[in-house]
Amino acid sequence: MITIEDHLSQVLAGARPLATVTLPIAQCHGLVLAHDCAAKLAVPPFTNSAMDGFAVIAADVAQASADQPVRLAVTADIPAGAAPRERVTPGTAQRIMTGAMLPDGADAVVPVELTNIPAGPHELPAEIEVYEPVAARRHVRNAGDDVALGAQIVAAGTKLSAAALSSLVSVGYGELEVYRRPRVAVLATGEELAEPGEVPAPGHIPDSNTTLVQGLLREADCEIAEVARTGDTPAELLAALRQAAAGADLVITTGGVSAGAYDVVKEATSGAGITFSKVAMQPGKPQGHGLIEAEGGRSVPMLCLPGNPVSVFVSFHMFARPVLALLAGQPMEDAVAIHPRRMATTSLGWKSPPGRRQLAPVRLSEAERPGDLPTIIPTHRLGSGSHLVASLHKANALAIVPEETDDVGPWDVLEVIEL
Ligand SMILES: Nc1nc2c(c(=O)[nH]1)N[C@H]1C(S)=C(S)[C@@H](COP(=O)(O)OP(=O)(O)OC[C@H]3O[C@@H](n4cnc5c(N)ncnc54)[C@H](O)[C@@H]3O)O[C@H]1N2
Ligand code: MOO
Repeated sequence: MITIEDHLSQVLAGARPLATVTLPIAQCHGLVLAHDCAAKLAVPPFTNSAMDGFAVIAADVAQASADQPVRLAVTADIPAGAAPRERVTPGTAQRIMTGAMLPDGADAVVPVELTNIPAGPHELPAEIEVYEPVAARRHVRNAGDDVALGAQIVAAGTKLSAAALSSLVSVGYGELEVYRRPRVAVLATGEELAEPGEVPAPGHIPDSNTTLVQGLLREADCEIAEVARTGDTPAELLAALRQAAAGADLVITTGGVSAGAYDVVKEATSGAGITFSKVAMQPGKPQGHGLIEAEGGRSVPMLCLPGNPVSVFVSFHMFARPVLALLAGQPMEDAVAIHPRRMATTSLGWKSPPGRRQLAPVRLSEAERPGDLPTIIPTHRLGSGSHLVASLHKANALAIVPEETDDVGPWDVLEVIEL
């Protein structure tokens, strides 16, 4: 048996970032930025008001009170989007809306609520009464407060979140060079597989793996190139794999990789570029990986995951996610640490197979007392059994039980991988 780390490094050795493309920024969510982005605009781009009210000279209203309001003549109106045309001079104010450019001469904004003018739509008043002083720069948002022109905003290799994209729009970007979204083909093998919703014939079970893998791929911001179920002969399966690979950047198979008399994936691909190993993990022991020759001659990375659904889930997170991150343009150090890890305390005990590192699907619940570790609750009383698919949806983490531990006790402290 080989370690999880050895298998992962072999799997990653065959993966290269995909080509880059330039896309409108609205299409870049979940993609990885190909170049550093510096601010082409400052944020805010100009000094503006943080409140609906009146742009004033703070010194003019320093003595203002409800009993002795300060009267100012209103000389202009500045809605958002307008450029002010005149200066604010002593004894005057200009009506200003939130986000509108502060006129020269003004150094503060009096919110409308601190004047005799009711809030809401009104004719421009000729004069206002101000009831409270405002300090200089109060309710003023200065140009460049957030970032200055030329500041580095988002680094190459960053996976673009909604917030990262909005930051980039705010500093002047309308399109970005990003790595192409990985396209993945999914093939499930097994004569026993029934379509979702179909009443299974005796000995058949619903094919939950293709739905699982498609969903996990979507969660990883990938495109689904093709999904197929096949219970064919090795020759037919190999042809189907080569065809699927032609439209994909990665092929993922489930099932048919173990020691059975009908383990068709192993049989079909062992001599066709795919290596099969026993990895010292549970679930997910039998694994295959390599480059498959697609129709047309291209070599396409392939991962052959075991058929048991919990093994698929765990193997996807441990191996497919890092490969997809690399294909999608993320740096190696981010790809191998794609899921955050932390320590947590078990709430009850369970068994683990000796000699294999167990990755048990668990639910983490946050500690009630600040500073305490979160609590680990197994998603099923049978622990990490690789067939326990119906309780898999409760898992938000994988608890790591070391190879040398065969008995996890209550109150043990384990490292967990957050999903
Ligand atoms: N003699 C041995 N037998 C097994 C070994 C071994 O070392 N020696 N390893 C076991 C381990 S560990 C695993 S994991 C499985 C892996 O088996 P395969 O990858 O060959 O998968 P299958 O035999 O095709 O299926 C296993 C299991 O999963 C169910 N399955 C398959 N596909 C789907 C699907 N699309 N949706 C839902 N469920 C699926 C299938 O019905 C089987 O129950 O091998 C052990 N055996
Ligand atoms: O390793 Mo298998 O995945 O235990 O079920």
